[in-house]
Amino acid sequence: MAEILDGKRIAAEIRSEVAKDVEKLKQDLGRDVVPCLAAVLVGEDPASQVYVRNKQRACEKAGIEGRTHRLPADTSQAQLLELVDQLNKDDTVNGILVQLPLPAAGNGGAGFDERAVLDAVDPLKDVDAFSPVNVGLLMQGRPRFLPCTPHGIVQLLHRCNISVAGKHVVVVGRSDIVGKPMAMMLAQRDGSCGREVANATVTIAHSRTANLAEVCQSADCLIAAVGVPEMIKGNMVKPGAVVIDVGINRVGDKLVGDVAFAEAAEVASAITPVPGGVGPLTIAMLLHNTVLATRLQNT
Ligand SMILES: NC(=O)C1=CN([C@@H]2O[C@H](COP(=O)(O)OP(=O)(O)OC[C@H]3O[C@@H](n4cnc5c(N)ncnc54)[C@H](OP(=O)(O)O)[C@@H]3O)[C@@H](O)[C@H]2O)C=CC1
Ligand SMILES: Nc1nc(=O)c2c([nH]1)NC[C@@H]1CN(c3ccc(C(=O)N[C@@H](CCC(=O)O)C(=O)O)cc3)C=[N+]21
Repeated sequence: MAEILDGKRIAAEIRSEVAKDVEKLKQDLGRDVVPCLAAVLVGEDPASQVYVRNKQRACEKAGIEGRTHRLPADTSQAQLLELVDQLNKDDTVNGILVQLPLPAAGNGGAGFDERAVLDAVDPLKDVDAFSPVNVGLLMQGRPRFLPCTPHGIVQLLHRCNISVAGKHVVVVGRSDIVGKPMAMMLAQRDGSCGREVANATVTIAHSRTANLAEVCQSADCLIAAVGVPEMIKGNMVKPGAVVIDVGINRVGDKLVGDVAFAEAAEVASAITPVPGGVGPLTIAMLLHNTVLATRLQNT
């Protein structure tokens, strides 16, 4: 039976470090700054709603002001860009996060040009690390902000003493938010993308990968960021592998991951649960980035 990697506990540890960072920032600046994070939620994506709710609570506990701008699904591209512009100009806002996915066309709205919205966010307030300059800096191994979910996973591996150096990591999923940056970060030469977690041999798998099961079976560390409930079965996991489940899927009134947990836990050496795994770490790293952004904007 696999060790359950307790993301919730590690996230609490990081959040208390972030709360101390806020105090340190106040001392360094010699005034009473309160870092402020503005989240923009358009429509009603279920994973985003979970995120917004938990994020708000975590902000309060860490001494960060959390604001949420909720817009209806039929908001126009121009209205959304106008709000982003307003937040860019607002000196009291340090971090901006536009929740993805934006609603698709058809739900009463005309759909969005997601890239254009993300490009509009001031790179110094881009706590998701989605803007081209932040993605570029990450690619070059000199990151400004690290993307929250992959950074959370790096912290989890580090704090659980799991090394991926020289190991085969398979990342299933190639999104800009999780899969792509995750793969890059673990393949780095040194620990520039967060602690000593680096030097992995990385494979990126996706919906066009032939023999997905076989590819997964070759992974010493399998990271699933797919968005399909429980699609990674026990027989796709190599005995003794470390399994990281990023998926947040609402099935009925339950949250389930992308990994069939019970089956996978039979074969893996360690596995993250859903809930209580990667999700809480994403939030902890978001708070970390918000404090970092506040520091960057004030020095
Ligand atoms: N825990 C957390 O903090 C976070 C959780 N999430 C969750 O993680 C999941 C993934 O999110 P995100 O990366 O944004 O998702 P996307 O939908 O942007 O990307 C999904 C990826 O999975 C691939 N994929 C889809 N179906 C299959 C399949 N049957 N076999 C192999 N690959 C497949 C897609 O391939 P292709 O490119 O070919 O289409 C794509 O690359 C979601 O459940 C989301 O809610 C997301 C962010 C943070
Ligand atoms: N721009 C952007 N950045 C994101 O990082 C982003 C996003 N958009 N859109 C949605 C996804 C999803 N996501 C989650 C983060 C934490 C939990 C989380 O707190 N999960 C708890 C849930 C506990 C519960 O409430 O039951 C857990 O897994 O234990 C969930 C989902 C971030 N995302």
